[in-house]
Amino acid sequence: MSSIHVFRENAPGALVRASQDHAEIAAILRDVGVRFEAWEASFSFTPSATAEEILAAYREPIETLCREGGYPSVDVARLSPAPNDPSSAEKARAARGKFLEEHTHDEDEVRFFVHGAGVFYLRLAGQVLAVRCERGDLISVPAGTRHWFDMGTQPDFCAIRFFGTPAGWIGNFTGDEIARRFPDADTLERGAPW
Ligand SMILES: CSCCC(=O)/C(O)=C/O
Ligand SMILES: [Fe+2]
Ligand code: NI
Repeated sequence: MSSIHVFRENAPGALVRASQDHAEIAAILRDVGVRFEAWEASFSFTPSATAEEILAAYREPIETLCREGGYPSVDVARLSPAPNDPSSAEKARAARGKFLEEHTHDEDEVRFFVHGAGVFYLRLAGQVLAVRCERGDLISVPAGTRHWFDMGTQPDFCAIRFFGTPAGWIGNFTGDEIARRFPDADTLERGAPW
């Protein structure tokens, strides 16, 4: 289930507000300039589906959003359990570690979750807003927003990413270790107290 947990930036243990109500989450995020919408994710995702198949399944909404937002490129970011791949745990750890580092982008971060879930932590207006995005969620975070992303210790998600340049994903890492101070995705899932 999609959710939001709001913390004060300088008080990681103290929860200011939390919700699992999609409209309420969207309203909280709208107040800080973040777009959050429920889109239809009808494609029956399987780990063997190729990126081309996933992009083809969502061709219409992708084209509409690319036209509206002027995005020249999209890609598919994904990770799912791979029991037959002995290196999958190490790959998951490395992928998780990269996105757990606080960073910004020079463009809006626009992501449409078509499978699974992951948590964006947005550092905005003196707060950290932890937004759990689930299948069907579209999120658009303004350019320059400090943030990190936690796919959890058992990553299982697939998101279509929209980019403002053909170069694709470019992150500017801040070097701030703030993510270490906040409850991670697994901890949020287990629920308070943390
Ligand atoms: C959920 S898409 C993969 C993560 C990503 O692209 C990003 O920039 C996280 O902050
Ligand atoms: Fe990012
Ligand atoms: Ni899955």
